[in-house]
Amino acid sequence: MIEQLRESTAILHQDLERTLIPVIKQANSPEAYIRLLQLFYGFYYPLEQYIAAHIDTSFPGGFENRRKATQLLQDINVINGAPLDPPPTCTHIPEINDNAQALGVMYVLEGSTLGGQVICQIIQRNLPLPEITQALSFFNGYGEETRTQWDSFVHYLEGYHGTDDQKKRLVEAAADTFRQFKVWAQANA
Ligand SMILES: C=CC1=C(C)/C(=C/C2=NC(=C\c3[nH]c(/C=C4\NC(=O)C(C)=C4C=C)c(C)c3CCC(=O)O)/C(CCC(=O)O)=C2C)NC1=O
Repeated sequence: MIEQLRESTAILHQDLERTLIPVIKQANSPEAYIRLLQLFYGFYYPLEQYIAAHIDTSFPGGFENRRKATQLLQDINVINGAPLDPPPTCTHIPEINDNAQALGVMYVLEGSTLGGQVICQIIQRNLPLPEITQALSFFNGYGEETRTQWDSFVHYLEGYHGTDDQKKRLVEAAADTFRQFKVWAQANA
C-alpha cells in the first residue's frame, strides 16, 4: 500500500512542495507567518473533521491525538498576542466518505510532519522573535516522536487489507489531497 501511494503521488507531492516552500521562506514577519498558519488551518481543519467522522474506531491510538488544527490556532494566537477568530476554511476538499478515503488523506497530513524540522529551522531563521519557539507547535509535529508516529502509521497502512476498490479510493483520496492543497495554497498564499 505505501509503495503504491508513494508512486502514485510522487509528482503531485513535488508539485505541492514547490508551491509551499516559497511561502514558507517568505514567512519573515508576524503577519506573513500568521497567514501561513491560516493557510494550513483552512485546509487541515475541514479534513480533520471528515477524517474523525469516517476513520475506523479500531485505528490504533485513535485519531484524536493526530489532529493538528488546534496547534495551528495556538500558534496563531501566540504570534498575534491575543486570540484571533478561526480562519476561513477550504470547501473544495477531497471526498472523505469512508475509512479508505480517510486513510488516504491521513497519509498526506501525517507525511507532512516529516518536513517539520526543516520548516522550523527556516522559520526560526527568518522570524527571530522571542516567542517564536512557542509558536512552532504545528511545524514541530510530534517532536521527538515524529519518526515513531510516522512508522506506526506506515505499519498500519502495510497491514491494511481492503478490496481493490477500497485501495483505489485510498490512493485517489491521497492524490486529491495533494492536488487540492495546491489549489488552496495558490489561491490563499
Ligand atoms: C510544507 C512543506 C513541506 C516540506 C518541505 C516537507 C518535506 C518533507 N516531506 C517528507 C515526506 C512526506 N511529506 C509528505 C506530505 C507533504 N509534503 C509536502 O511538501 C507537503 C506540503 C505535504 C502535505 C501537506 C508525505 C506524505 C511524506 C511521506 C512520503 C513517504 O515516505 O511516503 C520528507 C521526507 C522525510 C524523510 O523521509 O526522512 C520531507 C523532507 N514536508 C512538508 O509538509
